[in-house]
Amino acid sequence: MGTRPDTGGMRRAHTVEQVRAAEGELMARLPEGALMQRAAHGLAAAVADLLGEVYGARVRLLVGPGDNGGDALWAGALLARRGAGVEAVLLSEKAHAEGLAALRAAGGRVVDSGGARPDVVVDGILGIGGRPGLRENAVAALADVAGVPVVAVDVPSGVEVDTGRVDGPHVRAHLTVTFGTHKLAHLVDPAAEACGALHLVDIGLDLPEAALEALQPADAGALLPVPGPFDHKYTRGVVGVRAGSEQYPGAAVLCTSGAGTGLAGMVRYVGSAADQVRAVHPEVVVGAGRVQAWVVGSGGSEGAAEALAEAAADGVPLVVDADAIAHVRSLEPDADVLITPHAGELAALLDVDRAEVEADQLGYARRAAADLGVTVLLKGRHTLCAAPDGRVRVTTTGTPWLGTAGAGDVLAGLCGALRAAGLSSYDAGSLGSWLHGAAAQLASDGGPLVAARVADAVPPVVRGLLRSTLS
Ligand SMILES: NC(=O)C1=CN([C@@H]2O[C@H](COP(=O)(O)OP(=O)(O)OC[C@H]3O[C@@H](n4cnc5c(N)ncnc54)[C@H](OP(=O)(O)O)[C@@H]3O)[C@@H](O)[C@H]2O)[C@@H](O)CC1
Ligand SMILES: [K+]
Repeated sequence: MGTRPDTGGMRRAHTVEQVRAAEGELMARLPEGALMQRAAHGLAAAVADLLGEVYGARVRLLVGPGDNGGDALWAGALLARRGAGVEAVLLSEKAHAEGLAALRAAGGRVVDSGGARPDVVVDGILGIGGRPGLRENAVAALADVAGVPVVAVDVPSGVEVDTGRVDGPHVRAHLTVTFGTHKLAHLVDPAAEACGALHLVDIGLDLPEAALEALQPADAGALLPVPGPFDHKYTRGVVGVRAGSEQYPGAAVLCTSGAGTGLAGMVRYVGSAADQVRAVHPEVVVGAGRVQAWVVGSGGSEGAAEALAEAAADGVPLVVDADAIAHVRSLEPDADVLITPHAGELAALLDVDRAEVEADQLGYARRAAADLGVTVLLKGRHTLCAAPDGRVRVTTTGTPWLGTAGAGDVLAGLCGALRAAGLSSYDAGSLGSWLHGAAAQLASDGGPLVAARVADAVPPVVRGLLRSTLS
């Protein structure tokens, strides 16, 4: 019990319905109000950590009508007892009665919005019972404290909890303190970006299979393909790359860089950029031949359709990138396919606006995977990997510096190598994206980077994972 940091095992997110069911079961076995007390203690501890010094600190609670406001009020009472000056702004006609009484008994006050600038704001406006958007008085109360760090209770108020959509005004938090498990909005953009840092308070829920999961280092390490003593290049898997064009030979070089980070036994290249590829990667074998997976499309221009058809003729798993994505419907329905679109490419494939896909990343990734019968790696700040059977993983490694030309070519090659090494499309896409993000963080070290350096950083990331897995 108590709080625990967001490290260790797989990070899991559950739907509101799953959380409510688990909470209901647990509440039936506990004294009334016990779960809220657990939540409030975890919340107060996280606010205290953020403040550093609680005594004398000014805390502003923004309180909505439900139990989310109740958490804020009870945590406010705990902070007031430790000497903080706690003020509550009540934004609805009703507020959690016991929480309000506890705050008053601890010396906290109810105030109108405005007044002196607090040191921290606690957003207890809406939690998992909230509908998207905020009422005008909530927007005004937030405007009064613009620039003050906000700790969101459970979720930043106003976001859509089960989808990660933000369709109206919402809180932008410095820190979100959540209870029992993560909700989808904590991991799926654009809502995830509004959460700031995440802190999970364990309240003892017994939860079913997650609706969404995020690999952590131990999970990534466990998925890595590691050669055994009798493996050789063919048993480790050969990845074929059909990428690049007269116009974009560099994409072929970068895609083979991603494929050739050592996770598969051999890389084969077919295409117009063979000389450039060989010059940079002398170990790459040029020419058609047997492979365990093909990567097709990076920088492929108008030749991408033909390259896809040739690769598909081998009947091996395919990683379909960039210009080839538009032709994925031409493949046999039972083909084993991972597509790696960004929002614009997925929008074009589904004939919708890019902005629609960006607003509902989880919805479109899931729908595309189910409708097309392929695994979809929808690239973004938090890349999503959606399988046709409904499973979804989200990648939380990465850095904004990764938004650089050619990074997608490296990623496609990396996923292809993992696919050739025997991982499923779902594991190859989610692990490939995780490694790509972690490699970018290592290569960037807080500064700019180019795509080739991301590929260079994959082996040290893998080495680090293996060392920590073995130790
Ligand atoms: N369950 C548990 O065991 C535990 C739960 N915990 C905590 O409880 C939270 C969930 O509490 P909750 O269910 O009371 O819902 P919550 O989000 O506070 O508000 C719902 C109210 O808001 C209203 N409303 C909705 N949308 C609105 C809008 N846009 N603008 C304005 N109003 C709006 C809505 O009105 P109505 O739908 O009736 O019109 C209703 O009155 C959860 O997130 C966690 O913090 C923890 O203590 C751990 C144990
Ligand atoms: K909230």
